[in-house]
Formats: sequence, C-alpha cells, structure tokens
Amino acid sequence: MIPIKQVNLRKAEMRLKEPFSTSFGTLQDKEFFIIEVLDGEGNIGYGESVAFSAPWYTEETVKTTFHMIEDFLLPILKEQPVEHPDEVFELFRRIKGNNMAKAAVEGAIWDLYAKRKKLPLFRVLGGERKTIDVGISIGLKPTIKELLQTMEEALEKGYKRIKLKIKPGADIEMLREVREVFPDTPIMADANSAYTLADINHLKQLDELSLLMIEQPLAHDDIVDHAKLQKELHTPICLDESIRSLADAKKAAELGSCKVINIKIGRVGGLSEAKRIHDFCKENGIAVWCGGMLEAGVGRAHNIALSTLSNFVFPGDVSASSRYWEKDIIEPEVIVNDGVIQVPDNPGIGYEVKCHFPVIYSTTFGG
Ligand SMILES: O=C(O)CCC(=O)C1=CC=C[C@@H](O)[C@@H]1C(=O)O
Ligand SMILES: [Mg+2]
Repeated sequence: MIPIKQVNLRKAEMRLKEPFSTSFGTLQDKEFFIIEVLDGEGNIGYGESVAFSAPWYTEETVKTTFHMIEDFLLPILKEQPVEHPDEVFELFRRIKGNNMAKAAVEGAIWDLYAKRKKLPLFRVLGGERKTIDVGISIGLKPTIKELLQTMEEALEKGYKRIKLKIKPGADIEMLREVREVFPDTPIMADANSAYTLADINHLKQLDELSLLMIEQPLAHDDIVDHAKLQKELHTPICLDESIRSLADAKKAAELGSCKVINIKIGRVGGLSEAKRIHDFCKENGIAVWCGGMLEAGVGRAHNIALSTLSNFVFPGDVSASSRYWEKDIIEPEVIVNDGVIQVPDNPGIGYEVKCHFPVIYSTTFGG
C-alpha cells in the first residue's frame, strides 16, 4: 500500500517572461496548483495542475481543478488506499472528465511511489532514454520580423524542432516567408482548432511547405472530420485537443484521423493513461511526442520522465525552465544543451522542489 498521510495544495501564480499567443488568446500570468502527497516517512510526491484560468484550451479551469480535487478526488482516495499508481486512474473513472485535476493528483502519487522505491520516475514508467530531444513552441508574433528573430534565437539555443502557432490570416503566407529564411529547419504548425472542413482547399497549401506535421487544424472534439482532411493532405495531421483517452486514440487510428499524437499528461488524465496511449500508438504505427502546457518545474519534470518512453520519436514541447520563467520552482532548473535535456537519475521526478507558494488546502488521511 502507498501510505498517504497528508495532501497539501499550494496555489501558485507565476508570470511568463513573455506573453504566449495562440489562435484563441494570449496568456502571460499562469495560475496553478502544486499538489504535495506526504507518506509520513519524509517522502513527498509532487504533482502540478495544468488547467488554465479560463476554459479556452479545454473546459477545465484553475477553479474547477480545485473543486474536483477537494470535493471528489481526495475523498475517493481516502476511501480506497492504492498499492500502485495505476489504480488511481481506475478509481477516478467514476468521475467524468476533469482529466487535468485527476492527472495532478495521480502525478503526485507516481512521484511518491517512485521515491518510496528509491527509483527515478522515468525508470518506474519503463522509460529507456538518458537524454531527450527537445523542441520549442513559439506563439503568434505581431510581426514576421519578430517571429523570424525568435526562431533564430531558438535555433541558436539548439532546439531541434520549431512549432509555430497559426490561425486564419496568419498561416500560409507567414509560413512561406518562414520557409524562405529557414528552408531546412524541422518546422510544424499548430492551429488549435482554428479551421473547419470548409477550409480544406486553403489547408491543402500546407503541403508545399514541407512541415513535419499540422497540429489540431479542426475542432477540439473532432475525430471524424480530421480523417476526411488527412485523406486530402500529405502533411501528417497531429491530434492534440481531440485525444483525451486511449479510446479516442483507438478511434483516431481506426478512422485514419492522424499520423501523430501529441500526448499531454493533463489532457489524458495522468501518466498511466498517457503510457497506455503511447503503447497503443507504438503498436499501431502512430508516432507520439510530448506536448506542453507552459508548466513550471514539477509538471516539466513529469513531462521529461514520460518523454523517455521509446515511441516519443519527435522532440517535445519540453523546453528549458528559462524559456518560460525568471526563476523556476525546482533545483536544478531544467537546462537544454544542444537541444537535449539530461534526464535526472535521482528518485522520483529527480528535481528538488522549492515551492513557497501558500498552502490553501490541506487534509490528513486516517489510518
Ligand atoms: O509548454 C509549451 O511550451 C507548449 C505550449 C503550447 O504550444 C500550448 C500550450 C497550451 C495550449 C496551447 O496553446 C498549446 C498547444 O496546443 O500545444
Ligand atoms: Mg496544440
């Protein structure tokens, strides 16, 4: 049994060094929770919630996360102790949706489990890599000049793949200009659901741009239209928002809706489901990579551990701490050298957490 004695929720607020703009808005101040799960023997497992303050990426928000964790998820865990973190996902199944809240709690339990075993989290997950290749996600910029300059800086820092945000009015022409300056750079585009099937002829122009893939061009909850689009496009489609579970991944594979899946731990309800999606994709010839939610150090550390699994074949959006924050909440911070992160070998997530944000909720477990 994993003997949980206490759970604390710390409310964090951190300002991104630069605003991050996508087809649905701009974010600079990030609110989130750090979940601490204590075993009473000096071990603390850490999780980070990734829902944003407003429901523009998925329907979850910082407030719904708190409500779910306090009123539903922790009471379930109190009722039913677990032997292994995989059981947490099954226990939470009776709560519909709310994957980001579930993932934050489950992630902390995975970390605690690994620390109690004195093993790095990536090993416990079955990861193999000692280093992971990383890419960078660049938000929409006011001018092409700023975009090109940001790309130049990213390439100088060694990032191995650049993801550019696009939206109607800032897409094909912009990408053409980018391609002229960077003809051979591995580039992909993310539309965050900004198009519909009516744009099919417009989207076909992507094929002349040699993109690695186009991420989530159509509706956030669609799998069927993406299959129609993929049949018309040579550029591989990568699904992000549409894949919230293994069941979704299976449907996408059956319909041919994508060739790549961006796995985000929060979007799919935790590490156990993320691993199942990874394993399914590996067996079915779908490549995966690890997406990001502008995480602070704890969430980033979880993403690094997940990225060590063998079918994470494209560099992920798991950039350096310093790309986002003046000061991260882990020590050492995540460092990228030549586009590579060294996976830490210490127990659990492998980084020291230095998080002094206030505890806004704490509960003890009996027994
Ligand atoms: O964490 C990162 O660096 C990736 C950021 C990123 O591209 C995204 C984060 C959150 C929502 C979206 O805008 C976007 C994505 O869709 O992947
Ligand atoms: Mg995306």
